Amino acid sequence: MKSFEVVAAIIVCGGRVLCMQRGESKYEYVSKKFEFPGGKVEPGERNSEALVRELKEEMDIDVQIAEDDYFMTVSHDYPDFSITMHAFICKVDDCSFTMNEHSDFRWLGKSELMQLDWAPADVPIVIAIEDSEVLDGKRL
Ligand SMILES: Nc1nc2c([nH]c(=O)n2[C@H]2C[C@H](O)[C@@H](COP(=O)(O)OP(=O)(O)OP(=O)(O)O)O2)c(=O)[nH]1
Repeated sequence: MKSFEVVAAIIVCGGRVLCMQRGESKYEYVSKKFEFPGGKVEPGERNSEALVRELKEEMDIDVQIAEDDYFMTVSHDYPDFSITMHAFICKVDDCSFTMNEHSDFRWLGKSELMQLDWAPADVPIVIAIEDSEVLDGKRL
């Protein structure tokens, strides 16, 4: 089975998290599901570099991601492929972006995240965000 390394950003702005909705996909288990923006790591890229590239491509934002912003890794087997997904926290002051590749988005507080229909691989990340203090703090 094919296996991909994927990076994803938990973008936090004003104490809320950016949840992006995928468009239709040939795989029904990820089609129209909510996810964190990001994508596949290309050969030779560091995870943080891949995420900076993906956020520029998908959302037209320039962010700084350090290996220190690492949050957690989830491995998930889908019926046709498997992914190992590394999630990073990305706190931004400017909440604006362009939606280049997704079909919709939501900014949600941590207690609201589970209301969405997430890609199955993301559920452990959403649970960890709910339990973490990453959204707390007075500035962001
Ligand atoms: N980006 C992202 N992908 C996720 C998440 N959860 C999840 O299961 N996935 C899956 C969906 C995709 O099959 C895979 C990532 O591929 P992608 O389609 O976003 O990556 P990419 O932009 O590099 O895609 P491509 O060039 O191959 O089309 O991981 C998530 O939170 N973010």
